[in-house]
Amino acid sequence: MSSYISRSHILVFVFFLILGAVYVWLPGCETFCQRFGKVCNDEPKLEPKVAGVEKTKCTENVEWKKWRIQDLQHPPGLRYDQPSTQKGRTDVNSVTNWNAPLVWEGTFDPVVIDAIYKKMDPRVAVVVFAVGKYTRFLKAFLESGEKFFLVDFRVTYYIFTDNEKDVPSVKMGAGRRISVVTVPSANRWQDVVLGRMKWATATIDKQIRNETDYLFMMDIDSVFHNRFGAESLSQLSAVLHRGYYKTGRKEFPYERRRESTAYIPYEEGDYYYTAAVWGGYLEDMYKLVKYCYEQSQVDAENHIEAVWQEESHLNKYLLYNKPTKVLSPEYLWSDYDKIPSDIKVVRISQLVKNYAEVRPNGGH
Ligand SMILES: CC(=O)N[C@H]1[C@@H](OP(=O)(O)OP(=O)(O)OC[C@H]2O[C@@H](n3ccc(=O)[nH]c3=O)[C@H](O)[C@@H]2O)O[C@H](CO)[C@H](O)[C@@H]1O
Ligand SMILES: [Mn+2]
Repeated sequence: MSSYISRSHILVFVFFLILGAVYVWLPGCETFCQRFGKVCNDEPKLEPKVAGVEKTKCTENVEWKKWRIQDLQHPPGLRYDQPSTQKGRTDVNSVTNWNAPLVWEGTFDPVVIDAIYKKMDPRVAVVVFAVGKYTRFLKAFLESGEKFFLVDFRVTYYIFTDNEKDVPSVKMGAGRRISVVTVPSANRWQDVVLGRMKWATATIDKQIRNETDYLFMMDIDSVFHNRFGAESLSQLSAVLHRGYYKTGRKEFPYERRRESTAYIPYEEGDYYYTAAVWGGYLEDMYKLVKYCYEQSQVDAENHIEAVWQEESHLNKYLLYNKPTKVLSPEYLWSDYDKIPSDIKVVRISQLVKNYAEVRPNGGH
């Protein structure tokens, strides 16, 4: 009798043990940790040197408990103009054909949108690279960012550089900081722009995942001139390239060689997006950044480089995985170009630069 009871006890115990193990481990480390209010750091395959940061395995992340990323709430008593069903921008289209907002000045109320997103109080990461001579662009980018980029939000600028000592000290607003990540120098500018995908993937795995809710990838050779606010936030937000927002799809500078994984046929295409500003939820951005890295690796094995490097892979992804917000070229204009009447506000603009002088291997 006693041996019968103990055997069945053992069997029941083993059964629950296996059930428990399957429940915990099958959905993967991330699901497990999130279920218990933690986030996890998978072992990164690539190892950038992260300045002054200790490697953490599994850390408490109370932020996930505090707010839900998709909430659209604002506090009662907020005063703002009544939204109209009749009036709005008529000179431009402000919705895509998959019903996502196309954001222009005049299509949102900053008071309302700030109140909604402030309630969530998200952490925002900005990943920028300043390799070689590009460190010269850091000061103006950071100083103008402090005036115009998601003011009053929690922002960390992750500066990837091969030259830490040229990172300027810029006064940061409350809740805002700089984190420097050391990456190797490169001999070709193409390797820097594509390398961004590799080092960003590794550093999200190693560090950034624990520290942010939204992530933006940006070029450093730019200056903010006006509000770039919470209206830019969504699951995946992409910016229309200023050079192609009025052209036919056949003119988009997509990759047209079938041998590249970024190939898009002439009959397909929605918009041409810039790779100089893109953002979204951390995990959605991680997926996309990693996709660009992996696709460029496949291309490299086949001895081909996409015509506009990661921008070509980004455009391929966004054609078949639609962004949840499309931002007008207000969100990246260029000092090279005149400002047309439909661009009411230039929020950030690329600087005129001497390509031959600033790039390690010169020219375009
Ligand atoms: C407006 C626009 O569409 N920009 C894209 C265009 O940029 P650009 O022609 O503006 O390229 P770029 O010279 O600004 O390079 C892109 C970025 O890479 C970094 N960098 C580059 C070279 C270097 O030696 N050191 C360094 O740090 C830096 O952050 C720079 O802003 O084409 C590139 C690929 O060809 C990228 O797709 C850019 O996003
Ligand atoms: Mn640039």
